[in-house]
Order: sequence, then structure tokens, then C-alpha cells
Amino acid sequence: MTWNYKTPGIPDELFDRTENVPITKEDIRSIIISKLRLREGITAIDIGCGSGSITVEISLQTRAKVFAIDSDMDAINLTEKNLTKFGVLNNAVIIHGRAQDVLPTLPMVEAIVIGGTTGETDRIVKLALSKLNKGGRLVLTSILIETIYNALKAMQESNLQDIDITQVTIAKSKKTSSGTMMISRNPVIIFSGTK
Ligand SMILES: C[S@@+](CC[C@H](N)C(=O)[O-])C[C@H]1O[C@@H](n2cnc3c(N)ncnc32)[C@H](O)[C@@H]1O
Repeated sequence: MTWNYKTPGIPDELFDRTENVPITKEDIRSIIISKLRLREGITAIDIGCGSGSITVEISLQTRAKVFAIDSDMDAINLTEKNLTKFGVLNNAVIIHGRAQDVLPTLPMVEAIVIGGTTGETDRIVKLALSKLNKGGRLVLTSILIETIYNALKAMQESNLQDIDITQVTIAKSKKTSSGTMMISRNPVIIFSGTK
């Protein structure tokens, strides 16, 4: 697969998918990539890599080394498939495990995305921030009220700077017999900040 564009927002349908592994949709993914403020030559961590779509986009944008973590073996297999498909498998270290167990073993990085924190949002956010170099960027997405509250508290307690909280509700067009209507998806909260 050759992706010739230097812009984020790879169409979802270009990624391999499986029924039980979620993907961060392309419009939300574009916002995440923008808020990461990526630079060439950085190292990044993708926590809860799922389909691998964010790891793929970070790698294509910057040729960054990305540590992609997921606790679900199906997600790990799918991430490997998609990294191979987009020719960036060599940029990544794919790790099967819970973020709270894996993070302490990783080096310091410049960018971290958190897409899944099952069970221990507070601990995962704090561990992630302990792996972020000064000036590095953290982006966390969630659709769950409980995660949103715990994430904000953990970021504030860790003194993350310039915390920005953006809520996005994407609506997509759908053709009907009488015209084109917009169908809304669930709101997504996107946290970002600088260490
Ligand atoms: C919404 S999906 C992320 C989708 C992904 N960003 C993508 O683009 O495909 C959340 C993922 O986080 C993983 N996850 C949840 N809690 C986790 C944890 N504590 N450690 C590692 N992975 C976790 C889930 O298995 C799931 O694949």
C-alpha cells in the first residue's frame, strides 16, 4: 500500500478491520494528530493502539519510532497487519500488555496518545506523563464520563500545562430516497496538553 499524501486523515476503509477491534475514525484521528504537534525524529507511544491507525499516521508523518501497546491480542495482530500494509512496520515496537504494566519499561518520548485506559485511568495517565519529556505532548480521547473525570483529575494533579478539552460530535452524510441527511455519531472528548 502506498499512501502518497503528507496530510493526516487516511480514509478508514483503507485500514484492515476486524469486528471486535475499534478504530479511531479518520476525522477524530486528524484532530489527534494535529494536537500532537508532531516533529521529525521524535519517539512516541500509542496506548490502546487498537487497529494501529494512529501509529500508522504518526509514522507516516514523521518516520517516528512508535511504541504501540494494547492489552487485546486481536488488536495487536491487527496493528501489525496495518503497519505492514502501510509500510511502516519497522518504525514500530508492538507490545501486547496492559499499559499500566508496560509503560514503566519504556524510554522517555516526545508524544503520547491514550485511546484506552480500562480499569486504571488515573494510574495510566500519571505513568504516561512520567514518560513524557519536558515540552512533549499528551493527547487522550474518551467517550466515557468516568474516564473523562479521572483523566482531568490526573492531568491536573500531574501539573500538565495548557490543558485543552475539546468535545467533538461528528455528523456524516447519508443518502436517502429524498436527499442527503446528516447522521450524528457519539461525542468524543479530546484532552491535550504540554508537559
Ligand atoms: C478505542 S480503542 C483505540 C482505537 C485506536 N486508537 C485505533 O485507532 O484503532 C481502545 C483500545 O484500548 C485498548 N485498551 C484498553 N485499556 C487498555 C489498557 N489498560 N492497556 C492497554 N490497552 C488497553 C483496547 O483493547 C482497545 O483496543
